[in-house]
Amino acid sequence: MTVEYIRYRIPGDTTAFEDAYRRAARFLAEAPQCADFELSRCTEEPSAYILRITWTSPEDHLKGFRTGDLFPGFLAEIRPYIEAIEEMRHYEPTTVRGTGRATPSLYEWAGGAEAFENLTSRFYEKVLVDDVIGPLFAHMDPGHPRYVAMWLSEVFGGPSRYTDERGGYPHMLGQHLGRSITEPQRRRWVSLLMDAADEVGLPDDPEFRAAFAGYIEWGTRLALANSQPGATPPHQAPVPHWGWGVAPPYQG
Ligand code: HEM
Repeated sequence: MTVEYIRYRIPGDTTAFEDAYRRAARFLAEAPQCADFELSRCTEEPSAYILRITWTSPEDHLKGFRTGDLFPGFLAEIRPYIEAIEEMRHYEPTTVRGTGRATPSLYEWAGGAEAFENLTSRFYEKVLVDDVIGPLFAHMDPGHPRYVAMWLSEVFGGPSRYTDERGGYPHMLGQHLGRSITEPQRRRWVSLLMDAADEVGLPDDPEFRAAFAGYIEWGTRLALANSQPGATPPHQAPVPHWGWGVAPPYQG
């Protein structure tokens, strides 16, 4: 990925400029070389604008988009503003990136460590007496519910306790390898976890539950795949971090 920044200075009325970019945006939106884009206006100096476009690579931008079918339409819209460009360059993203605390994590929204401990404690009570998956867990480590709570807390944005205290992803993976989990067992695992979530009062708003269920669906499918004979999953990886996805927390 490469990020192109185009800085404009538009003296006087900027309405026509923004309208032109509203029309030009459709050509960017259709470009397979374009990951995303955004036009921002300077708060302190309203004649200054920055257009940010993330391209799949500089070559894809310069050789793909610029020589492709979409470029003439795009250029026709923005041509009157070429003279107003003050900078137009590609930048390589560095590893310095992250998110702030403006949006609560799923971990915070759920109620923190205690909420996940209550969840897994109720879940494994149900698991142990279940006819489909009970036998798989008959000899489980007594700390298992707590360890899975630590894993889930870390995945959903809580402290990295599973990584720091329990061996992280490699340990969790090792616990599933060779277990030959079946689809009916996976389904029952999901179903009992969702029942436990209701019983312990995990937030039931659509946004939280959609994100929660999304991870559980993904995680159980990976656990099943990794548990099959001959599976060769990566042995080293970070604990995944799961966010809100397309539906942010409703705080209205
Ligand atoms: C999102 C899905 C899943 C998560 C997050 C998860 C999490 C974990 C974790 C963290 C451990 C290791 C605990 C430790 O540190 O000792 C573990 C072990 C285990 N998991 Fe999973 N798991 C998932 C899905 C499944 C499924 C679908 C099954 C089977 C139906 C399963 C069966 C087991 C078993 C049998 C163990 C070993 C328990 C023991 O004997 O101590 N897991 N799981």
